[in-house]
Amino acid sequence: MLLKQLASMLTTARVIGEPNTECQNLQTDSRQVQPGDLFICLPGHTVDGHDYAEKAVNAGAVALVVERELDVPVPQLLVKDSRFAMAVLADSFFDSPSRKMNMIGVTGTNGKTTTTYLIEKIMSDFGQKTGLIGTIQMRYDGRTYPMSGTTPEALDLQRSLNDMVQAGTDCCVMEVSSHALEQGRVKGTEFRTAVFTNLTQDHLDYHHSMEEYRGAKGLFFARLGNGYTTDASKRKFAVINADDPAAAYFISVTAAEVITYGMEENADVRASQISITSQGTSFHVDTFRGSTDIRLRMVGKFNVYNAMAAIAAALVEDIPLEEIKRSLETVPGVDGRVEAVDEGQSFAVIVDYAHTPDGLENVLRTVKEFAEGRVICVFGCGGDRDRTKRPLMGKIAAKYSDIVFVTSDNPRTEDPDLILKDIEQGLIEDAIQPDRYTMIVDRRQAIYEAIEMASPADVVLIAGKGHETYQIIGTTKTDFDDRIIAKEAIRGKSN
Ligand SMILES: CC(=O)N[C@H]1[C@@H](OP(=O)(O)OP(=O)(O)OC[C@H]2O[C@@H](n3ccc(=O)[nH]c3=O)[C@H](O)[C@@H]2O)O[C@H](CO)[C@@H](O)[C@@H]1O[C@H](C)C(=O)N[C@@H](C)C(=O)N[C@H](CCC(=O)O)C(=O)O
Ligand SMILES: Nc1ncnc2c1ncn2[C@@H]1O[C@H](COP(=O)(O)OP(=O)(O)OP(=O)(O)O)[C@@H](O)[C@H]1O
Ligand SMILES: N[C@H](CCC[C@H](N)C(=O)O)C(=O)O
Ligand SMILES: [Mg+2]
Repeated sequence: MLLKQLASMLTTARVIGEPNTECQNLQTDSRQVQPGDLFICLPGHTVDGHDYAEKAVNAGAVALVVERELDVPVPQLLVKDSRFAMAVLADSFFDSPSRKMNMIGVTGTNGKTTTTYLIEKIMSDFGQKTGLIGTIQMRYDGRTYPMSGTTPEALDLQRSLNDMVQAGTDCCVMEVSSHALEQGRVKGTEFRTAVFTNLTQDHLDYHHSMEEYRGAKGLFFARLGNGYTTDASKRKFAVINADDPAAAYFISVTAAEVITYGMEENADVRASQISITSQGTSFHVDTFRGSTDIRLRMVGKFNVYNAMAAIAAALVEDIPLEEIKRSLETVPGVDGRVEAVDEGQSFAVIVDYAHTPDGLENVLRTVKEFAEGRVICVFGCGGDRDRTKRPLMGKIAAKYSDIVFVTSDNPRTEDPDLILKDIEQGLIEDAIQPDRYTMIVDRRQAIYEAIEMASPADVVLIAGKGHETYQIIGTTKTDFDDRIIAKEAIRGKSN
């Protein structure tokens, strides 16, 4: 594409140099630049992409997108906001791929990955070629790709959406994080349905206050657009958890048709008669398209919420409720979410991804419902992330567990001992007896000790890292999988 064609997408942008420069690809990372690329200089949180312009040019970049004119020997497109420009140019360069698929996005503090998996299953069982983007992976057309975060940067996202379109994908279900909304990573992505799971505390390091955090998520619903159409395939839907206190806010900011789900309110999709065992969860559901009973193979009341969100998102696609039921009942579970580790031992070991106060509380309450013996909880909190959630998670662990092992999650560049101490504040505030908790920085050792002390009928819950197959200490990422370590510990157990 010619630089001038890209420039024409931005009314106030100015080309400095040759407008007929052919740009073969777009790139935001100097380390990835190939000859012929247009390099977009992004002012980041840690470094400024403008400082890498020279490197990009040396690597073969033929033009730059900049917020200030640079002294480089290639044409520049001067813009006011290069993040915004990136979203516009990426959408244009890849010919608006999101408009060629049915886009379903899921936002919320917890349950995004789970809900996207459920929607993906229903849509593909219904015969739609469905793609998925989120924390665990991206997958479409029978292939899977690793992810480094939850929601890709605008340029990577548009490139991936275009690849999905080329592979004949009809529908894309993706997680939309609050970071992504705040940074404009999904600007230009045209969603048909936006799903809200819940809003509880997390990421206050980044969003500073719950209002700001809620505001970031609200952008998703506000950006669904402001128009209505007689073409049913182009209608927009906001699927909202009516039991969450933030529901009214999200409903107030969207112009889309609202579909509510919940247990307590008079919702469009309403679950009742919930029954939870260690094997699964069953419930009755009344919807605007009939009623049925559903037996999930996944454990936990929170999964009834995730299932209701998926039911609502599928019903607006005119998928019959009985087909939705059939799909949901065959989902075995999601990687690292309440995943049982079974080596034939006499006690239960569960690996879960709960890494927020609400997530931990939900999973511990669930475990308590079916635990016949003690609940032994192993968990930690990530470094370089929200510090204020640490004591809250400590309090919750103490409240719902008999024994707590406080350990490292991904300490990143923080001192692991200090992270454990932040968590301990919450434990000691409620005067927990000292023999009910142990602090062990080494996560492997903590898992081994928890499993070593387990008696028949106890439940060992290992929370926080779920599907992760690594641990980040400092800036080094090493292999680490709670499920593998738990298995080794069970096999090595002395009694
Ligand atoms: C705070 C945050 O979101 N940061 C993201 C952001 O980083 P940044 O703006 O600081 O970028 P930077 O590293 O300063 O670099 C600025 C620019 O210089 C470029 N650069 C940099 C170095 C170089 O040698 N050459 C070069 O060109 C970079 O490519 C970039 O374009 O842009 C980077 C590139 O896209 C992301 O990798 C990075 O995610 C960091 C690693 C991160 O940890 N993000 C987390 C907090 C996050 O976004 N999480 C959410 C999930 C949350 C949830 O599940 O609820 C997610 O959606 O993943
Ligand atoms: N609807 C829910 N409400 C509260 N907690 C939930 C819900 N669904 C799942 N959880 C808990 O949160 C953990 C993470 O779930 P999931 O991975 O689906 O959430 P997520 O929103 O994708 O997380 P992330 O922000 O890391 O992408 C689960 O392991 C479970 O303990
Ligand atoms: N998406 C979440 C994942 C947290 C997972 C936990 N294991 C950690 O590393 O803190 C985040 O970026 O905050
Ligand atoms: Mg996720």
